[in-house]
Amino acid sequence: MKWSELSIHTKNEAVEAISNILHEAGASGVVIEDSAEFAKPREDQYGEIYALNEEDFPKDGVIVKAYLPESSFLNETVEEIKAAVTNLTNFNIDIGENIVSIVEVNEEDWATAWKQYYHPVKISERFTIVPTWEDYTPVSTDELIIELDPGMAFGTGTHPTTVMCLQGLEKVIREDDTVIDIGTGSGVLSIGAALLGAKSVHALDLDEVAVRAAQENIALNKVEDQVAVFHGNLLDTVKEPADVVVANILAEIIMSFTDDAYTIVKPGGLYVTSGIIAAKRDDVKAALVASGFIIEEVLLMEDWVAIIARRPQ
Ligand SMILES: C[S@@+](CC[C@H](N)C(=O)[O-])C[C@H]1O[C@@H](n2cnc3c(N)ncnc32)[C@H](O)[C@@H]1O
Repeated sequence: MKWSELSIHTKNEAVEAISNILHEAGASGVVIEDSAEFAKPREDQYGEIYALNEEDFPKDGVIVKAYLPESSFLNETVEEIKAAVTNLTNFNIDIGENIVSIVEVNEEDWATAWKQYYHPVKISERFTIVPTWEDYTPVSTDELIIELDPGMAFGTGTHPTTVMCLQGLEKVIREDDTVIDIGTGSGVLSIGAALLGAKSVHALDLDEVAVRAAQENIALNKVEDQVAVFHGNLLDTVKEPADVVVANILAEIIMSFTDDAYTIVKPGGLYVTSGIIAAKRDDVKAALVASGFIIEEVLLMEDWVAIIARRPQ
């Protein structure tokens, strides 16, 4: 199927109103490319982290893109959209120069083009992350495969903090351990823990979309007998302490609940934590120690840190 990509170069103030106009005109998806996004410092942002390409962003203002199927009355629809956008000035919305352009794109090009960048990637001694659409044959019998659909939530599982948590789990999990995964996202760490032999994993996330994505990925990896996913804030859904607790969230969040984290790690058990920007390493270490943990190991990858801490017996 052919689609038309309609781009409107405008001002920030007009983005919401223009997006509404495009949705009402039948657009299937709206993409916002904001010049401010490229200029923004990214070191403290966490969640989905990826390289940005300068060419994808306007030098100034915002480009709002919409996709319209070729079968629609394209010319009429575009004229209606232009009129509605111009009309926004009557509501004192600054639409800037309001340049509109249209190009034809193949569905394949915009719906799946990103998939070409994701391939199986070996991220630790034993783990390989494999996108669901790729065929992959394990190289050794020891290799553990995590199948993920990066389209569903939180990227490819290859962010440095995720990689370090998986490496940490690989070091600390023993057969039949119980595990808690705080901020499970796509479920990648819970799947990893289950593949390493954990008896049961309590995965949780504040975000309902993440909970659904984690459930889908957990089923895809056939570990639903070991992993249960809960919707909740930090430890609200946790009733029992575990042998291993993993939390890949921001440093500030980790520091906000080190006392509670201590209570849900069994004596002698381990806390693997990341999402910590290198500059905050000492603050997080100090907070963990103040709550009673002993720091066993600090891992560093790019600008990120993971800490493995033990609750004494
Ligand atoms: C960046 S992701 C990490 C995902 C995955 N564990 C990984 O290692 O790739 C952090 C996750 O923590 C979740 N999160 C943030 N604050 C939370 C909170 N207060 N309680 C539970 N989950 C939270 C976010 O929704 C997000 O899914």
